[in-house]
Amino acid sequence: MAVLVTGGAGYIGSHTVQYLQDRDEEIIVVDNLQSGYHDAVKVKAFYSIDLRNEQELDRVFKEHHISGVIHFAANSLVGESMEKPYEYYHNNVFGMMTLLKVMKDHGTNKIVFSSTAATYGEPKESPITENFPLNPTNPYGETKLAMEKMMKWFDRGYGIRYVSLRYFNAAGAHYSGLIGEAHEPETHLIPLILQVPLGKRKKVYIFGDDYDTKDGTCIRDYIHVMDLASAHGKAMDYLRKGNPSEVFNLGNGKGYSVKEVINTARVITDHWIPAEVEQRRPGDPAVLVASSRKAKEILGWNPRYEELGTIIEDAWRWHKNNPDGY
Ligand SMILES: NC(=O)c1ccc[n+]([C@@H]2O[C@H](COP(=O)([O-])OP(=O)(O)OC[C@H]3O[C@@H](n4cnc5c(N)ncnc54)[C@H](O)[C@@H]3O)[C@@H](O)[C@H]2O)c1
Ligand SMILES: O=c1ccn([C@@H]2O[C@H](COP(=O)(O)OP(=O)(O)O[C@H]3O[C@H](CO)[C@H](O)[C@H](O)[C@H]3O)[C@@H](O)[C@H]2O)c(=O)[nH]1
Repeated sequence: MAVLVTGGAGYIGSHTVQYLQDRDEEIIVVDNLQSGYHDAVKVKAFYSIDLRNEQELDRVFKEHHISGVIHFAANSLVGESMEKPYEYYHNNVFGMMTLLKVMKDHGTNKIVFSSTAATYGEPKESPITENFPLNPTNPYGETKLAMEKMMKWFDRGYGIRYVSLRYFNAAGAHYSGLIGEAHEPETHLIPLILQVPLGKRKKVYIFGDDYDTKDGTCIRDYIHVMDLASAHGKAMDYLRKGNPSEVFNLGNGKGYSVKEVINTARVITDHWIPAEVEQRRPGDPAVLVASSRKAKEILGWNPRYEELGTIIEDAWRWHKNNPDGY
């Protein structure tokens, strides 16, 4: 009984594959390598196919007995989605539709899904709980919300149960320093900051310092990628026990401003990292901080790497060892 991981060669996917293999799960990876790396995973069953190709996906399900799916494959950049909404709808929404159709055809009835804080849009209060209004401010968040709704109706119609994990900002790397974040081009704050001490860029840009926050810069909730990985394991266990579909936030409940992240990175890398204020990035909400109480209570999730310093230290180990990525 195998678990299919779509997008398993990507950043969060590869860490989750490692985590699941460490607990002896049989893993199948489907990844079209548009932003992932074959070298990031060591699995026998690796299919470099596009999820939207129904015939090829169907073949994967014919060749393996797949009991559940963890679905990471998507386009996932807030800024890019503002410029390329078609690509986001096509990959994310049509990709999910194809996946659920093939799951239905093969009687696979469990899916753990990578949703996002971006489904909430610009919440009025903090921390965010799962019952907050869902009002995405960018196409990325809209497509993820559409995917959540699609799962709801496929559950109703075909009995495919789901756990939707709305994660906040994934960061950090596996403590081994052997796998980590490698996006090309990189747009995420922490790896961009670390490119300065690596000698790959001269400075970082702060996207707006006129937000209504303590120092004027955006506040985000950074969660260690290995804590995300363990949550996927817990979510799959939850579905295996026959529990009903659910939605959970995953964050560490602490918000850090862009300036605080830069300052922490300066300490960890022992490097002065020049920073320059630029204009706001379209689609960015001011503050996104999670309440993950529900995941802790219902899934029994127990995050272990909550300090921003630990998260940046682990990211730094990976980037220092692998300055050019995979
Ligand atoms: N990184 C974050 O902070 C964050 C936060 C919230 C949610 N998420 C979600 O988590 C998931 C993983 O994010 P990530 O940062 O690891 O991204 P990533 O780009 O590193 O990984 C996505 C993987 O999916 C693959 N992929 C994309 N489209 C595909 C398709 N049509 N067919 C097959 N493979 C395809 C890519 O090649 C890549 O390996 C995404 O769904 C993203 O929306 C990420
Ligand atoms: O060079 C940069 C890059 C980012 N930022 C700021 O740093 C914060 C974090 O930005 P990231 O691009 O690292 O991450 P996002 O918050 O835009 O989005 C990430 O987290 C979201 C959930 O909160 C999503 O799900 C999404 O997939 C994932 O990329 C934002 O306020 C952004 O404006 C800068 O100031 N300068």
